[in-house]
Amino acid sequence: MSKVLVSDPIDQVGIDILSQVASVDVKTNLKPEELVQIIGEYDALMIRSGTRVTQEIIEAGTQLKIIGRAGVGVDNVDVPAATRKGIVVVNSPEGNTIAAAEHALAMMLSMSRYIPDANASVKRGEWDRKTFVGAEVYKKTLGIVGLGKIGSHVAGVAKALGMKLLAFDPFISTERAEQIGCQLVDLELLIQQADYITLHIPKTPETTHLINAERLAKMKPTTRIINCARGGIIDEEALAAAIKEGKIAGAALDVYEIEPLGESSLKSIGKEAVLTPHLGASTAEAQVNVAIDVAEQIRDVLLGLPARSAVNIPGLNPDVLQELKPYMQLAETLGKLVGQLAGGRVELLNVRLQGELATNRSQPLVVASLKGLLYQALRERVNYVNASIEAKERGIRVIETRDASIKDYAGSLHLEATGSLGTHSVTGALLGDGEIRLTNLDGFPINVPPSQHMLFTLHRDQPGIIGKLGSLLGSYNVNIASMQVGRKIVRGEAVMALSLDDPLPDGILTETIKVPGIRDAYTVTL
Ligand SMILES: NC(=O)C1=CN([C@@H]2O[C@H](COP(=O)(O)OP(=O)(O)OC[C@H]3O[C@@H](n4cnc5c(N)ncnc54)[C@H](O)[C@@H]3O)[C@@H](O)[C@H]2O)C=CC1
Ligand SMILES: O=C(O)C(=O)COP(=O)(O)O
Repeated sequence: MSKVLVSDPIDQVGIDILSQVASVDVKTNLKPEELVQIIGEYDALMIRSGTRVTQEIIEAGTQLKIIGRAGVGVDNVDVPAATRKGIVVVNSPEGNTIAAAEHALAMMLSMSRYIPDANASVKRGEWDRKTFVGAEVYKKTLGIVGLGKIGSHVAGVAKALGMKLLAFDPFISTERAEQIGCQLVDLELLIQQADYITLHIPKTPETTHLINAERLAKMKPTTRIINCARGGIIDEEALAAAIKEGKIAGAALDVYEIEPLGESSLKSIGKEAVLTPHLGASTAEAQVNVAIDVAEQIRDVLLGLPARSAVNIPGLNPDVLQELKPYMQLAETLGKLVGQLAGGRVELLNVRLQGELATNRSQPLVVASLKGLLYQALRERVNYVNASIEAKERGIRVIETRDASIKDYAGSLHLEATGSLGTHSVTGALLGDGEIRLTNLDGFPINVPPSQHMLFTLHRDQPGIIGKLGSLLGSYNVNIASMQVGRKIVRGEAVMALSLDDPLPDGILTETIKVPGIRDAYTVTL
């Protein structure tokens, strides 16, 4: 039975789902060295933001197939390291959207009315109505940095509060921003004009310290800033200084450069700073959503099914996969075949998606072709997750082309591999019953079902060759299951494709090439 480690608190509903297919251990607050020590036993790891999944942990996770992040941000997971090892990383892209957006809005309003400090003063027994005179958000300008799922929901509610909306998001179109009711502007303008700035972007090298001393200095003294996205997008020291020096009016923060927040100048700011301990996703509803979302994906992957929202398998969503499933096997087979024909080191793989496969949705077929191509070198270590990265690291260039006009079959796939030993190509299609047919080899038309052991020859089309080759194979006790010659002109160059019942013994290729008329021969194991 598979084993799953849950290393952060998740809702019981998630544990129940995992328990359908695996034995589940819940061990929270593990130290990194403790996690490294035990991770080798587990097939899956389920986390929230509390566990840092470093390269060291991934290396130690020799059985790991999937890391499930019960939430959105995967910045605490070394995704490239997981990808290299073929480990799927999944998250819950939408499960906590509303919770995080509502938290940002709650932070904006409670910061504006000093609610946390006013509440604390009443509980201390005071009745101070002068200190806590706040500001209204009505008719103020809200600058939203990152107009994705959370940013868009914040926009909708803020509009209803009567706010004017500016947004900065280089990856969103002006039309989309307008639909949401936001004016798309550049970051510098947003920073100068906004009364409130709320961040809803991922933490990346580009967004680290996006809000720094220089940008804080350009804000209005009345500006208030909200960060419920990720710690480190704001330079915390610069922010604390800007509030203390009156350069801006306040900040409401849910996330920090280092969590839990330790010694920090943020803590010495008075009512102008509202600090929560990373509570954006902490609602009962969101925790149920993310636990179900991620536990189901872990369960599916452990059962050999695809994951719904893998962050490191682009385009491989289950609907598309269902549609392409029969062709994935074709692509993998052709990849294996052309890789072995090319021999040596492949430098370029040209994948042509033909007929009805000539659409963007067919992109996973390129990944499947690469998986087949790399199988020879990597065996079971290559999968859909790491095929592209492994190819890149080996310097294999991939060119993807589409030709909808080729209609010999409903859809067909043409692979051409160029390596140190030359260029070879193979085309394949599916018959009505879903059976694979090799339809072209190095430009010669054929019609052959692939089999585990195959022999291909390039020869001159002349009498006697087939007989001689048959005798040669017979002398090695190799049985021929099917044989076909493909030629363009009579007595010209031709290829022969043989499906064999038995593996070819060593040395037979040298013998094959000695047969008069045969120029070259290749063995392939599929
Ligand atoms: N405090 C909490 O507990 C929670 C925090 N989050 C965090 O909130 C953030 C946003 O999450 P979602 O809206 O779900 O993500 P999303 O992917 O839907 O939206 C992110 C948006 O940021 C934009 N973006 C990326 N780089 C940018 C840049 N350099 N400048 C401006 N815009 C940029 C993208 O185009 C995208 O529209 C994430 O960092 C996530 O980790 C999410 C849930 C809970
Ligand atoms: O989903 C996210 O990105 C979050 O930040 C939520 O974090 P959490 O699962 O509450 O540790």
